[in-house]
Amino acid sequence: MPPSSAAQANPRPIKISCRNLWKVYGSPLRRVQTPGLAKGSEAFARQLRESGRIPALVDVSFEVQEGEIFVIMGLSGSGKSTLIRCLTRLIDAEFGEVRLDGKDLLSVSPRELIEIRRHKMGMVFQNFGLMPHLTVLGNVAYPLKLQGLPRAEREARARQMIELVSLDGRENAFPHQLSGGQQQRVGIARSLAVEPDLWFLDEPFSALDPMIRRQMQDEFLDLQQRLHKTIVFITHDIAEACRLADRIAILRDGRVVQIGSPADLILRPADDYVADFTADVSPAAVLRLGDIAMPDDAEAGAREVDGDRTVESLLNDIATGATGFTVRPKGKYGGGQLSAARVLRILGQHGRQDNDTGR
Ligand SMILES: Nc1ncnc2c1ncn2[C@@H]1O[C@H](COP(=O)(O)OP(=O)(O)OP(=O)(O)O)[C@@H](O)[C@H]1O
Repeated sequence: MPPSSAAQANPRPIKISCRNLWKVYGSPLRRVQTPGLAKGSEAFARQLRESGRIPALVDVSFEVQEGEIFVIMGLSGSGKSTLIRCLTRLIDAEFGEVRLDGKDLLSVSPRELIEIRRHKMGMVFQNFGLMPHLTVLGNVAYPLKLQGLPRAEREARARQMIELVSLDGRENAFPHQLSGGQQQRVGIARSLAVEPDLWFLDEPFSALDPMIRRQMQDEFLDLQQRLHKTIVFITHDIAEACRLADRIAILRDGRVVQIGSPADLILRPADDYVADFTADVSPAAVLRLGDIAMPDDAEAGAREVDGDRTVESLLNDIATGATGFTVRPKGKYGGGQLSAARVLRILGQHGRQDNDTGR
């Protein structure tokens, strides 16, 4: 029996969802109610391509729970940006539905939509999108100005956000005086200033060099521990996806190939395409003990370890003779028993040939 996580056992309320979403570029299609579309989706996508159109999203459905980090992962051209634009209604899908807190987002008025974007959604982009003529303080306070907050109030809130991303002392700097990582921290502070329920991040760390990128990922996880936002995070980097995600949706040619936790993708890939992706990550660094503990494992030992620890963190103990562990549930990770033999078997099945740590 596969181990199950506590997150699956106790689903939280759905913050945002989409169902049977299609976005088609090219000559316009009439938006119609097509209940049968999903069933014939492959044939319909082919028809669209043959008519010279680009089906950028093909029958996409998923739900994001409150407080979850939901990562959308795919190669260039797979439809990630199109999807985030449809979820925020920057563009409109031809078919399907998007619901925010249960409300049909495709039926709200333009005015209501602006209010939702200003008050409920935060967005961070790869290119930072800062205003060069405004200081750090001015940039972070800007969305609050759009909300109509008085100056003293918006500056006070902006200062709090600047402190949250550890940029206090740089309030009066202009974007060009900051490093890439610092500029992205300003972008993050600005998007958080409106205290969004739903936080969209579109490849936020892709422009940063690998060391800074990893540091920003750590800071992002640290922020999320404190803020508990609902997050839709886009990346083309599977290692980043596995580090950050509660669940990952893998997109290929506009279609969702698999949705699952990093462990699901590594241990139970839906097809060779997903398996090829996850071959690029180190299972020891991604898998947690709760992901692979079993209800019963005869060889497991009495030593207690927490379910949220990485498999990597046990390797020393195994190398020095530990034969097994009792795994305690921790956070969203379940507990159980885990033998050293099982750990080594799983790493043997899913390990890579090279020395890359996959982080
Ligand atoms: N405005 C547009 N008009 C026509 N085709 C488009 C448009 N925008 C995107 N596409 C096409 O839709 C498909 C999905 O593009 P999208 O930008 O969503 O992919 P992506 O996964 O975000 O790629 P990247 O990682 O390179 O940003 C691609 O085939 C792209 O060429």
